[in-house]
Amino acid sequence: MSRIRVTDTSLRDGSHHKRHLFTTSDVENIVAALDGAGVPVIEVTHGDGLGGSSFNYGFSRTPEQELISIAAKTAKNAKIAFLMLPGLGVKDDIVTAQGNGASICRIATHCTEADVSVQHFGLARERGLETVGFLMMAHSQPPEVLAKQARIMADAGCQCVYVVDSAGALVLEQVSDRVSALVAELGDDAQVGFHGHENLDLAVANSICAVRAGAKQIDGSARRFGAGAGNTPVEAFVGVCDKLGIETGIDFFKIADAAEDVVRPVMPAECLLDRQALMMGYAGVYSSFLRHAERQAERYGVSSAELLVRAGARKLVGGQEDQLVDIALELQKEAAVG
Ligand SMILES: CC[C@H](O)CC(=O)C(=O)O
Ligand SMILES: [Mn+2]
Repeated sequence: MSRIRVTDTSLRDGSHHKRHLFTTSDVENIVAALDGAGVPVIEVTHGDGLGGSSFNYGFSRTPEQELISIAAKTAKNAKIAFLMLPGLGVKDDIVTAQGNGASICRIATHCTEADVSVQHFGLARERGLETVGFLMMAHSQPPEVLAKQARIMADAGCQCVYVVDSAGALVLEQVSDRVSALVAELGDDAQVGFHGHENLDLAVANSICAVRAGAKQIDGSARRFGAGAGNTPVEAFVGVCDKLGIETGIDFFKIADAAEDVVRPVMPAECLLDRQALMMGYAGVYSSFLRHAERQAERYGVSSAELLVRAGARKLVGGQEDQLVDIALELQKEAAVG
């Protein structure tokens, strides 16, 4: 089996858990440690991607372009990636991120909306950036639908399309089936990747299923530092890959030290598989809704677990965080009626 490439997303997906409060020294320390362990790609952006810093999603403590610039200056070998959701960020943001030293452009769309990424992939390739596409909330669509959406991204210039388990809702074969469908559709036109969340405690196992189904790129976060119950823990994933003879190029002992000694102190708390996170995996809710749901539950005096289950029933997609207020009001009204 050829080497797979791991992208660490602590400094992007972890931004949700940290409520977008990264400082320049957090980024400097984490990038140096991950780079030293041999992590080949490090993603740095506001949790919701370029342009995400806002009233709706939460303001960044430090402008993300400044964080990208620090990351690029710190990394000796790792490439720096950024994420963008079309509509939140705009094409100029891509150009600025490249100017600040990022070399991989990752464009994320809901998994039925790949067509909104076409112009961004075009621009990124024109400018010599490497490209990655994110089909988010991939549990919500069957393999054949995802494969067609992946084709749209690949035709637009995307070099690796990810099955993104935003809700941590996919279970083993459901990952293999989706990855296999994309591999069959894309052939040599583009690679396939997998981005997991821990909400059903399956992110490492799911990532191995993805590799066995032909995925060449895998996302994770040291110490699970990500939204919901967190992402695939890179250190555990690397250890499992070592045991299975899957080459990652990452030093297991160095990444274990980086996760414990450098990443953990930056985290506000461990990413927990508590009742709320579990509800997200079970009900299929976007992991980054967790902190928003907690805030609205507290504000309106309702149960955040119940709020999340209803968000799943409504099939909310990324960007619809404001509907959590609507659901909280609905729960409050029901409680008042008795
Ligand atoms: C808001 C973007 C989102 O956090 C991307 C991602 O990591 C996912 O969908 O899991
Ligand atoms: Mn994620």
